[in-house]
Amino acid sequence: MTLRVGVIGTGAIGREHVRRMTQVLKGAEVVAVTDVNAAQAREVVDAFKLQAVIYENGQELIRAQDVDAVMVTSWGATHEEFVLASIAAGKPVFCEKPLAVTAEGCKAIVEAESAFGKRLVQVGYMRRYDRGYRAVKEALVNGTIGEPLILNCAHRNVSVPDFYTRDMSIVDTFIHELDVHRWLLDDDYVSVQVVQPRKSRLAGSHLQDPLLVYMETAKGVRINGEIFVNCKYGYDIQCQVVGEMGIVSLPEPMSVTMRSEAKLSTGLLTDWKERFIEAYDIELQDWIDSTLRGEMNGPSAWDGYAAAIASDACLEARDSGAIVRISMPERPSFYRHPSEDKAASGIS
Ligand SMILES: NC(=O)c1ccc[n+]([C@@H]2O[C@H](COP(=O)([O-])OP(=O)(O)OC[C@H]3O[C@@H](n4cnc5c(N)ncnc54)[C@H](O)[C@@H]3O)[C@@H](O)[C@H]2O)c1
Ligand SMILES: O[C@H]1[C@H](O)[C@@H](O)[C@H](O)[C@@H](O)[C@H]1O
Repeated sequence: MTLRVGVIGTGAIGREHVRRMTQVLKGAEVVAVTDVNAAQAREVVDAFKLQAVIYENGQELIRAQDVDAVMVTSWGATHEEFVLASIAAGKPVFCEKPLAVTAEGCKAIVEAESAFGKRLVQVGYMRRYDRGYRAVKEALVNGTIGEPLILNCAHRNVSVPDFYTRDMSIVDTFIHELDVHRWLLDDDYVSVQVVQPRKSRLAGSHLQDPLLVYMETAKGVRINGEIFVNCKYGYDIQCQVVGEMGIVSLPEPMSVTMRSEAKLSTGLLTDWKERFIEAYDIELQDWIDSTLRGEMNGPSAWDGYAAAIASDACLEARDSGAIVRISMPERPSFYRHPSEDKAASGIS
C-alpha cells in the first residue's frame, strides 16, 4: 500500500522531506505540492521528477481526493491553519515544528483533534528519533547515572537568514530543546528565567544573541541552556545530563580524526540537514508506516502544545527579566502513547 502525500511548503525542509520520501524511504508517494512561491514548487516537482499536481494553496491541496495525508513544511506561523484544516478533512498530518507559534494555537489543535476522536497529528520533533538522544534516554531510564540532577545544553547555528526574527531563537530554535528535554527527563517544566549576556557583534542588530535559558522541572532538575544562532564556527548541539552517580552526554557526530600539516583535528558539521539526517529518515519512515496502519506513533499535538506553553513562558521571561512560572495542564488520556497502554495492560 502507498501513502499518497500532499506537501505544503517546498522550501528547505519541505524539499528535503520530498527527497527522502521519493529517493530514500518506502511506502509514500508525493502526489501534490503547493508553495506561495510557485516557482519553488515547480522546481521541486522537476528536480525529483514527481507526478504531482501543483495546487494554488494549502486548503485546495488538503481537500484533494487523492491526498491521503498532509505534510506541513511551510513557515511556522502558517502551521496552525493547515493542521486544523487537515483535521477537519479527517486526514493524517505531519507538521514540522512548531505545531503553532503560540500555546493558544496549539490548544485549538488539541481540542479539534480530541473532538475528532482519533489521533491524526504528528509533530516534527525528530530528535526523539536520533540515535544519540535515544542512547542518552536509555541510560536515564536504566538508572545508570542515578536520578538526573542537572542538564546542560547548547543549540548553536552558524548563522540565521535575514527573515529570522527575535522570537524565533525560542519558538523556532530552542523549541527543539523544549520538546526533547521533557521527553528525555520524563518531566515537565515549572519555571524559566532568560538572561541576556553580552551581545555578539556578529548577530543581526534586531537579535539578542546569545541567550541563556535557566529552567526548573517538576522533579527539581535544573536546566542550563544556551541559544547562540550566529556562533559562526559550526552547527553544534550539546546535551549533558549530570546524575547522582555519573554523567551522560550526547555523542558528537561521527567525524574522522585527521593528522595533517602539524595539526590534529576533527571536522564539525555546519548544517542541521546533515546533523540529524538519519533521525529525519527514521522519523518519516515511522510516520509513513504508522499512518498506513491507521495509527499515529510519534510526537503528538499534546507534545506540540506542551513545548509551546514552555516557549510562551520563555518569551515572557526574556521580555520581563523575571522568573516565570510554567503550569502545564494534566495530559488527557486521549494523548497516552500506545506503548503506555500496552504497558498498563501487561502487553509488551
Ligand atoms: N525539524 C527540523 O529540524 C526543522 C528543520 C528546518 C525547518 N523546520 C521547520 O520547517 C518549517 C519550514 O522551515 P524551512 O527552513 O524549510 O523554511 P523555508 O523558508 O526554507 O521554507 C518554507 C517554505 O514555505 C513556503 N510557504 C510559506 N507560507 C506558505 C503558505 N501559506 N502556503 C504554502 N507555502 C508557504 C515558503 O514560500 C517557503 O518556500 C519551519 O516551521 C521550521 O521551523 C524544522
Ligand atoms: O535554529 C534552527 C535549528 O537548528 C534547525 O534544527 C531547524 O529547526 C531550523 O528551523 C531552526 O531555525
